[in-house]
Amino acid sequence: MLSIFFNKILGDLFALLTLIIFIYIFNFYFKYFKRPNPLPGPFPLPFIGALYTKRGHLSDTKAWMKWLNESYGDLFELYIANNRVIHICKAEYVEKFFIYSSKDNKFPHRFGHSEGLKELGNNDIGLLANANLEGWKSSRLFFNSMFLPSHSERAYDAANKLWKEMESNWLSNYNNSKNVLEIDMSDWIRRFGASMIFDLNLGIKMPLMQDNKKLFSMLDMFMASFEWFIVHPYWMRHYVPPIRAHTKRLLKNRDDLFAFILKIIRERRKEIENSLISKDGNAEKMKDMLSMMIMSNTSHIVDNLTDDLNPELKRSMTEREILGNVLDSVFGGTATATSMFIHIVHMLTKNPNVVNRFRQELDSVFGEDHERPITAHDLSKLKYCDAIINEVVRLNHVLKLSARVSTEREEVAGYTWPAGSAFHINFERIHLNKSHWKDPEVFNPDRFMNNDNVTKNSLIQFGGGTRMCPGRKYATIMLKGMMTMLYRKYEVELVCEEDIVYHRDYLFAFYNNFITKLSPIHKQIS
Ligand code: HEM
Repeated sequence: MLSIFFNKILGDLFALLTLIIFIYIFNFYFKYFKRPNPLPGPFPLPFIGALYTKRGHLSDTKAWMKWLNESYGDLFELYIANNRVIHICKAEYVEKFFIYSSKDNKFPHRFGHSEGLKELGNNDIGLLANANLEGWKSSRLFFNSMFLPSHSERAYDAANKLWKEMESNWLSNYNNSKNVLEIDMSDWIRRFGASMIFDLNLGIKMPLMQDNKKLFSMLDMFMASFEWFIVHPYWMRHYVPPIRAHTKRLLKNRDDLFAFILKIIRERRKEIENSLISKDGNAEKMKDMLSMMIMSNTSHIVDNLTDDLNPELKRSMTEREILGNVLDSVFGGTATATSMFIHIVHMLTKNPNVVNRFRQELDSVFGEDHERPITAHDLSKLKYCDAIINEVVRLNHVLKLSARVSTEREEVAGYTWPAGSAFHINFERIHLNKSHWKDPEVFNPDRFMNNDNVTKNSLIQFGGGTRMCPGRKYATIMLKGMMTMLYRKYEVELVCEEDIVYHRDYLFAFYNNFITKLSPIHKQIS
């Protein structure tokens, strides 16, 4: 009797589940066949979209993108799980996304309101994923005012000091008899980048020897969380067993990372308040972004202390807003610049002629002096260095694309798109597009020595429009500074190409275990 009852319940549940799946699939294809502006692109399946086409290119997202671009053209649609995105692979189609006035730009969102990012906790704070446009705007003004060229002096100073500190750490392992230093460049440069951003943005001197593995792993995991929370719908994240377990791990990591940042914010707030009570004048000296944000939150001191601040920013920022901005400056600032640098070193190890020419340029600026601190004036003379960076960005940008979502009807690439349409500006495919570049696969920095031939928006290093990278000035100082300080003094060789670990996902590419051999060019190091 009982078993008949259970069988009936099971049967009913099965029927209900089948009905739900049927409705889901029907709804999916109903929307698919009614979508505006059908474009070429792989036919999507419910739940996974067109991700099945990655099958043949599982570990090679670059090859997958190439295949999609060659099969479906410079404007194609791709379903990532159930979400339709339009891939833009041609410079001429980019214009509308890169409008700099907030009033005229109809693509102010990067991901828009996303249930997944809301759960991840960064859909309404900071810059990167903030869909609250009012909040984003005031955070953005803050970033812009802190990254003005007038703040660059501090960046040069930090870069020079940190490089010296890093070198002296290297030298403690220097093998004088062999005249060679062997280091994991990916690890050191990441420490260097993180220390620089912590110093400039948070006013924290982070010793290079400090073990930051936990912090780096939290940041890497948080980055991976973006894709996870956007791609997997709520029910999948929380009810499908192996997916649920990973979601839990990512949420725990988010909590740990947020707690780490909140501790920094609260300690600084205490420091500022104590300094104001004791009137020791230390608060006046705190010009880093974190202190400025906290001071903006402490309204009675704003007027006295924050001369550098745009008057529009003199309003209280909540602790969550500060958390979002700290997160994005650390997150946006460390992995990008340091990974980009390793991409550059990698390319240069394969192109000794380019290195020789770069060295001639360095000699023309620094002569015999391979130690003196770098200045803005020095770096402004390094045109070939700029050309190398551009060419590496073109062939191997650390960020593969940038997302945009529209808020109004707008025309793009000859089609009118309704509000809420999602686009991915595919940097990688634009950078390799034959209609913009002669021999696009060939590494040739010379193509940038005469910029007249470069099609507008065919090289996108820092994005564009209202969402353009606010840290580009710091990034350029970091990249050119690190290149100069390394190559004016050392020969750089790879120890073993096969040992390098290259990670590449839909959005981002970086290296680990990038072991290099450095030997001084001019004389033995003492
Ligand atoms: C070589 C180094 C860097 C590269 C290649 C890079 C590249 C980019 C790109 C392509 C974007 C997207 C722009 C768009 O969608 O139009 C972006 C956004 C952003 N970057 Fe950078 N970046 C670098 C360094 C930095 C640094 C040093 C910081 C901060 C200190 C930073 C903070 C950010 C933030 C917060 C955003 C989001 C802006 C928004 O949505 O309003 N980046 N970056």
